[in-house]
Amino acid sequence: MLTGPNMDKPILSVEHLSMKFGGLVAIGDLSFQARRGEITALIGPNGAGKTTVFNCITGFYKPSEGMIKMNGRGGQEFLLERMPDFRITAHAKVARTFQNIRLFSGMTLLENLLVAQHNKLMHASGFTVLGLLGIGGYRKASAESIDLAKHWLEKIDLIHRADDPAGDLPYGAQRRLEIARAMCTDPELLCLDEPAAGLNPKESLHLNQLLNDIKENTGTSILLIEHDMSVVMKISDHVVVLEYGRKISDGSPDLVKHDPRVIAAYLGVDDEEVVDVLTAVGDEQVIEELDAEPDPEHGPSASSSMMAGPISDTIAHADEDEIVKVSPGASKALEYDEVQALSTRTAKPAAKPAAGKARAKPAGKPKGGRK
Ligand SMILES: Nc1ncnc2c1ncn2[C@@H]1O[C@H](COP(=O)(O)OP(=O)(O)OP(=O)(O)O)[C@@H](O)[C@H]1O
Repeated sequence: MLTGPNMDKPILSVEHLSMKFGGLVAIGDLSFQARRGEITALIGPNGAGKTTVFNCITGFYKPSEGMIKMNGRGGQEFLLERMPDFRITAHAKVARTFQNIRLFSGMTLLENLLVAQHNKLMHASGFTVLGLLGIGGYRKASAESIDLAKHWLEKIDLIHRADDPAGDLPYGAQRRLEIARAMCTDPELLCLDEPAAGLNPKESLHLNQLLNDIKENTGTSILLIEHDMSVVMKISDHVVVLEYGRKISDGSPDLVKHDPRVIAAYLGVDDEEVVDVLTAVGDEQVIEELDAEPDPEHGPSASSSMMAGPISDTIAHADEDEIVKVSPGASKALEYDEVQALSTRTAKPAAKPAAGKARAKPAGKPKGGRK
């Protein structure tokens, strides 16, 4: 059991985060927390803003507004939105993987895992040639790095291929190698962007085992973007759901799974079917569940985005007087709110809103909403 001054605090607090690309609000006033030692999943339909959140956390993007606070094990607080990406990795100890595999395909598996430990090795060398020749602590650090790399190769069942080029591995094995490479940096927070993408059911099962092993045995907390619900619902302790850059649900997998807002947003039903689906779901007590307070253990209770609530269609641009559109009213969660209001006014579900209700979807949103 790891101990330290910040162990009872959330490892990550995202507060009122917004990210705008010109006129597009990719993330709007998003707040949530990830607890230490847990697996937190960030889910939502395509284009919901999940990868943008990761890019803000890991310093690839500077957010337009908001705060991302990481509580280090040693008691330090890092404001990630103010740090350059290389410091986020080296000092705050945040590691990530990407949607697309980014291994050094011509290097061996072992070499890939040693490159990940480059910073540590350079430090041990004292940044001198004498250091690299083995004088001082370099030799010991080098041996330790090889041991750590082998340890992770064993964990991912690829030790027998240590000397093969990474590019020769099957896809699922490359995904595991990426996670092992991230773990070789000894992260406190591991951010995984769709680790199960392209995996078959057996490989997904191995991935679940690997992530549970990391959670149980390393003290590394995990933040996970994933579309594969067999992974999300089985291994996550906490799920945050985004739609059009806004949080629409936040809580345990079970709570989120039954949340009509999530059902509507995630199933990606056609606009004209949304009311029917939500009304049907709402008749079966799910509305009551939704009315219950969100899980207080996760996420700042004062956050305006704790539940989506009324979503305004416009937001003032930080720099100019320009007004930019926030996902022009295409939110299924918002439609749920409207249906709920309707059903409290009438004993029977009211007639379907006029056909004109269906709103324009933002460009790029696939009909059906899912990959
Ligand atoms: N660098 C950028 N410039 C302009 N728009 C961007 C940029 N990065 C992301 N976006 C836009 O922000 C929105 C959110 O994209 P993002 O990739 O974060 O979604 P996502 O939830 O990760 O989607 P997916 O599940 O398909 O990966 C999209 O509309 C996307 O086009």
